[in-house]
Amino acid sequence: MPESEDQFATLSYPGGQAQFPIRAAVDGHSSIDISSLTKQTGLTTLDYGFVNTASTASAITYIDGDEGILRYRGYPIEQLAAGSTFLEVAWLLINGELPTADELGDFTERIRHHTLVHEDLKQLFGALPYHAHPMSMLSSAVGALGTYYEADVDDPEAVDLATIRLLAKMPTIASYAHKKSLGQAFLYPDNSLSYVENFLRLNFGTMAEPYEVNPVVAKALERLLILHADHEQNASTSTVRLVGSTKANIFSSISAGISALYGPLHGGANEAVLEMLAGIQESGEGVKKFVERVKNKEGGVKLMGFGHRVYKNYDPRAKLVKESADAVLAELGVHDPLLDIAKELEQTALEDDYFVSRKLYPNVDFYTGVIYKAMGFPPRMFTVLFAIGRLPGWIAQWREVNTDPASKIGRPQQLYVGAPKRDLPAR
Ligand SMILES: CC(=O)SCCNC(=O)CCNC(=O)[C@H](O)C(C)(C)COP(=O)(O)OP(=O)(O)OC[C@H]1O[C@@H](n2cnc3c(N)ncnc32)[C@H](O)[C@@H]1OP(=O)(O)O
Ligand SMILES: O=C([O-])CC(=O)C(=O)O
Repeated sequence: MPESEDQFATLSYPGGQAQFPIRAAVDGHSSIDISSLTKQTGLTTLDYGFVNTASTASAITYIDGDEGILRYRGYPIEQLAAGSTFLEVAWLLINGELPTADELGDFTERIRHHTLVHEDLKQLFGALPYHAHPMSMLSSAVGALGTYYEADVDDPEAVDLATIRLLAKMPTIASYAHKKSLGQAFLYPDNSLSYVENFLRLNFGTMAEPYEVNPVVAKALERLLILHADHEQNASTSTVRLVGSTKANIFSSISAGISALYGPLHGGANEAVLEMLAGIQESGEGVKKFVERVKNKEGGVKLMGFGHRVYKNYDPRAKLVKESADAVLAELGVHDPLLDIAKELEQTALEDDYFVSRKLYPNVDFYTGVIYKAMGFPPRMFTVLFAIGRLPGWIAQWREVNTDPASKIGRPQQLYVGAPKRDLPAR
């Protein structure tokens, strides 16, 4: 990351003045490097939710939230979504460059070779209740992978093998979570199929009948996985990096990332959007009335799938997902009134000063649920699909934190506002 020699930010504080170097990022953004702040001034910064804090320098993903730009390793998301496969994008994120044909072939073969999950690990699902949320099942089982495989953080070969195992086994484990909640038997992977096709068969195939992959569904899912593959320092990725910074193994770190993704303010929003749309449909209250309730913050109700910490313009992925929603539902011959409600909600919000003044636009997950539903996934699987998509990003970011010489254990400061020192009463 280039550093401008002569640019400093000066801070005036009660004890005097202090200077901090400004570090310039590619494409013009910059950060004040405050790593010497406490040493120089005795002060710390306070920034709830890290709204103004860059926790790291990273070479993986670039976002310009005001312009609605997203690039993986420099490549625009629109180009990757149009012309790449998910595994190609995974390689790109993890290794920094597009794979050659040989590299991609070898990567794909290695992943195919590791899709099976240890029979004993399957027993874990027997101990979980049918009603368990698939995201809880996923984080438990991915964490449990670390009990089967050595993954020495400082051994590049072990990390490489763990990377392959995670990419190969996550779809199998995700399908077990789905099958468990349906009360159906787990299937073995079919390695004659592509990554996405195999995943679809694991979810929708049965022991009784052969499964035919619908190419429309496979293509749409591949595209959605690419759109979710990385998003710089979001909550789950920051979690993966923080856990990784302690030198915890990659399985535990990714399991923690899955847990962070689960929440409805983050990856869980895709499930919450569908619930919201279905709620509007069932109640018959109408979009306008619902939007009024959101604006009045009635019971903390939010327009799920709207708003974003970094995009203050239309999320470039949401544009692509919206196009996909129309195309995929048409190709599948599905008419879903929930898509009409979603479009009406978007239109109403985009014409309303409440949302315009706060720069609230649809995010990546406003339209995904309608597509996943048309594919046949139940809402509780939506965030699991997000996790499969985000996996290459988490892996790339975990590897970056563990190879960047500037990395340190993540350990924020706090501003203590509790009781001053007091003595226990004499007893
Ligand atoms: C894949 C992802 O993780 S993308 C995000 C997925 N999450 C969602 O879709 C959940 C809905 N959205 C949200 O909750 C938020 O927009 C977040 C969590 C994404 C971002 O939160 P923040 O950056 O902290 O924004 P913040 O909460 O400060 O919002 C700013 C203002 O917009 C309002 N606002 C933000 N999002 C929404 C929303 N979805 N609906 C209604 N109002 C909203 C806030 O109430 C606040 O208003 P105020 O100034 O009157 O208090
Ligand atoms: O970046 C964020 O805050 C949320 C996220 O993961 C995404 O939008 O994909």
